[in-house]
Amino acid sequence: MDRKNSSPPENCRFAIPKKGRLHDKILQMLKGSGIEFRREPRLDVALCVDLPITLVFLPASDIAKYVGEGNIDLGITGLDIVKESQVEVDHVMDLGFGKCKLCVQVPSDDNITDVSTLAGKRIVTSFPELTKQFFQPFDDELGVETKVKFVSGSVEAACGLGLADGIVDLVETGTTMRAAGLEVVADIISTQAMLIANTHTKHIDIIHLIKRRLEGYITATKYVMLVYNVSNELVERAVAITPGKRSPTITALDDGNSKAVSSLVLAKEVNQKMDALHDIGATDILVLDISNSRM
Ligand SMILES: Nc1ncnc2c1ncn2[C@@H]1O[C@H](COP(=O)(O)OP(=O)(O)OP(=O)(O)O)[C@@H](O)[C@H]1O
Ligand SMILES: O=P(O)(O)OC[C@H]1O[C@H](OP(=O)(O)OP(=O)(O)O)[C@H](O)[C@@H]1O
Repeated sequence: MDRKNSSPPENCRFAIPKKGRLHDKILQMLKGSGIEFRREPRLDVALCVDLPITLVFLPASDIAKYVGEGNIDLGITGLDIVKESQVEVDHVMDLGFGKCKLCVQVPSDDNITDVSTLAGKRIVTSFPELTKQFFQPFDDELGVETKVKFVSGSVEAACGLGLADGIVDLVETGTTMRAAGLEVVADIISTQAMLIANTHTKHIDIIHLIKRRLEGYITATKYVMLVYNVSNELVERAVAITPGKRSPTITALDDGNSKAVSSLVLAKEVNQKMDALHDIGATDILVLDISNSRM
């Protein structure tokens, strides 16, 4: 019988959040990095095309544990989950998205400014380990025991429902927190999505290949190529505006009086760079998107 979700045993197993905040961004990143796969409807295992990788779609909160215990070689999840899972994994690379903070939050009406006043009280969270670790020093000092209760979602509702005196939850824009009438009284950790690997994996080569591909994609999305012409006497000033990642490429034009310059520029700075080049007299300024890279 053809088992559609069977994975060749020699494949590197790579876990991806099956839904939630990180899911779409990761799929976009895999596509941009040329890590293509075929996923049958409703199956959580997919084989990659042209690469010995089996993708496994799992809840984000389970991925660090699977990677730490070696059932999975490689995974993408948040640093918050890695810390909460209390497993040892290799931090292969930060991915630059999924950025937020894990914070202690209290009802704004309670006017609490000192987080130690919550020690011994009731805290509801999806991060019980990190919460206990945070309150332990206060508990030890004050001789109390903070009562930490786990819920898997809708943490922000706990205070309003009378179940908690405070919560520990993620905050990015603060919209969820403010809508629930809460405010931050202390930060616990800053987090972002990261690529993690099992410390004893035998798939080091494929992990390095995935890392290079993701780095290439991330760089490509951060930078654009700025191309322009400038007269010989202005080249030095122009290059000071666009020094490039390493250095710009400068080619002589046939007219003998000017140069063509190509330089990598951070996408978020490109308009300011174009204005500055225009102001010194550069012409034919073009911005080219980069779809992928190896640096
Ligand atoms: N508002 C946010 N901004 C940025 N990153 C976030 C945000 N919320 C969560 N994350 C990151 O995404 C990870 C998964 O959170 P998410 O809320 O998507 O979990 P989930 O419970 O698996 O999904 P769902 O909420 O759909 O059930 C978090 O551990 C964190 O690293
Ligand atoms: O500060 P904000 O920008 O409002 O983001 C914070 C919210 O985002 C996450 O939940 P998510 O919306 O992913 O849903 P969940 O509560 O079901 O996990 C997190 O648990 C917070 O509730």
